[in-house]
Amino acid sequence: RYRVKVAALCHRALAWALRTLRGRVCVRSTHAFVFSKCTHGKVDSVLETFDLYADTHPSFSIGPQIGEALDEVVRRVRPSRVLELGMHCGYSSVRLLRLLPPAGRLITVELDPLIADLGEEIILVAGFKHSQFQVLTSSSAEAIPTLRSFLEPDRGTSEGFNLVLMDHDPSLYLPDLLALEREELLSPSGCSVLLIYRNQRPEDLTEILGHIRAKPDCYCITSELQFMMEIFYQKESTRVDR
Ligand SMILES: C[S@@+](CC[C@H](N)C(=O)[O-])C[C@H]1O[C@@H](n2cnc3c(N)ncnc32)[C@H](O)[C@@H]1O
Repeated sequence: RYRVKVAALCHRALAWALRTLRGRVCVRSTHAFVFSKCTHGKVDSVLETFDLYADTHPSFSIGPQIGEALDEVVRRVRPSRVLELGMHCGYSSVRLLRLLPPAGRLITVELDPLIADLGEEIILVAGFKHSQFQVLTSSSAEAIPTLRSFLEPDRGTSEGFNLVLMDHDPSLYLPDLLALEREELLSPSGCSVLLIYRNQRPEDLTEILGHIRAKPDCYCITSELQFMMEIFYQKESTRVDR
């Protein structure tokens, strides 16, 4: 057992040294690795290949630890309309899509056009179809006012999103939440909003927490983990005690 522990420690130290030496996140390298090494059409293989890459290279993907916490929320909320802000190379998008019901849809927003193209290709490689997701290449601030028109195709519901994942820029979490409220894009019958922070909780979250606490009639904090906060939005008129 001692040898196994030492070997695991050495592996972690080597992985850390490689990640540090390799320096900055490179989206082309992430994409090329996942594209060439995963089994196309197999979601689990795509996610495992991302994790393998992140073992020895710097990566922006949420990774398996945050990923499992995200899975737990998706399984509990069972959302049919999901918004992701900050797609990057598609890891969290693939993770979300694989747990959506057959009629579920993901809209994912990515600022950088090259990253958006590479991320979209990975989602397709994982086996998802354009009827299940849409990539919007723009800033969150520009995308949010246009989102209603992307939801309208599921006619019959004027409901907004039931799950929003923010993993783009923590300084924009509050302005984007306010914009989503203003545009009535959060489902009045309930929407979980997930805020990702990888290291320490950023200062920027103090403001969003102030906003949430100032509106106890429609917001509550469902869970607060080391790297992710879940807040729940519900319009008072549709509120049922949970
Ligand atoms: C941390 S990465 C997202 C990682 C991704 N969720 C995953 O797990 O694979 C953040 C991404 O957000 C994008 N981004 C930054 N600011 C943005 C904005 N205002 N609107 C849309 N995307 C943004 C960046 O280009 C980057 O690709």
